[in-house]
Amino acid sequence: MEPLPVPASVTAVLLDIEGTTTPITFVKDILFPYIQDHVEEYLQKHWPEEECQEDVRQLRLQAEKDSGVKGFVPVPSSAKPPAEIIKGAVDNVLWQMSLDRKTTALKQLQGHMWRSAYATGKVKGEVYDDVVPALKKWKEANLKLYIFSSGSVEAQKLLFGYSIEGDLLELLHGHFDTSVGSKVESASYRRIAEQIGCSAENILFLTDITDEAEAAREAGVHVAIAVRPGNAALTDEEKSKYHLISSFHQLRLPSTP
Ligand SMILES: CSCCC(=O)C(=O)COP(=O)(O)O
Ligand SMILES: [Mg+2]
Repeated sequence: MEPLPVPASVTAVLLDIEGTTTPITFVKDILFPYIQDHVEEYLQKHWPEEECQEDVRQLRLQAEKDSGVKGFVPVPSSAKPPAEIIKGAVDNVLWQMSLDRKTTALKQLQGHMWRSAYATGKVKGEVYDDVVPALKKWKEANLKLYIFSSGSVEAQKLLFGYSIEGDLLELLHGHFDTSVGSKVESASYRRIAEQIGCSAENILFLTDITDEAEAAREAGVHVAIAVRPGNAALTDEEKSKYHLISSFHQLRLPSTP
């Protein structure tokens, strides 16, 4: 693929994770099965803790909003015995994950669960080979680097803090998750620009998902689509509509020869 000039107005790069910095297989084959295999044990072990209670409260609130969704699984009321609530919460998590839902409630719980997987070295965050050299180069060129993922901010920090390339958090200026809004709504990108303290046109967003790119573009953000092995195929129309990159090395900073 061709080199892609970064517009001179860009001062911040906003990065998606799954399919952009990180193989989809890492999320689907390592992170998600960890949740499916451990969620029941986790809820039983952490049940008395306030954080766990809050996670279950949020799952229950989300389940109430989902009551019209086909196949939805309720989370029993807090008046029910813990074993019954835990069973409902586990079933709800597995149901949401079967649909790859990106609800804040699910993502918060997942982030809390991955803590021990990363801290004990069972899991290390994967990043593509080109990611770290490119982030270092962009940072040296005074670009500010941010993450915007459906994964919770805590999950993002774990992935980059315990990565196969070591602790990468120093390269990043900040993190955004769905508490700023959905990745497919343009208002989220306007809020991000506001929180960074810049205009939308100062941001370049890299993602593998065209609906996310479209939302960002509508907000006035520059976008490019990451084409990585295993990502969903793009239609011919999408290929012609967006800038495509298969490696971060293709991005050319204004002063780079
Ligand atoms: C950041 S941790 C795991 C990723 C995750 O849970 C997820 O849903 C990925 O979403 P993304 O928005 O980064 O594609
Ligand atoms: Mg993605």
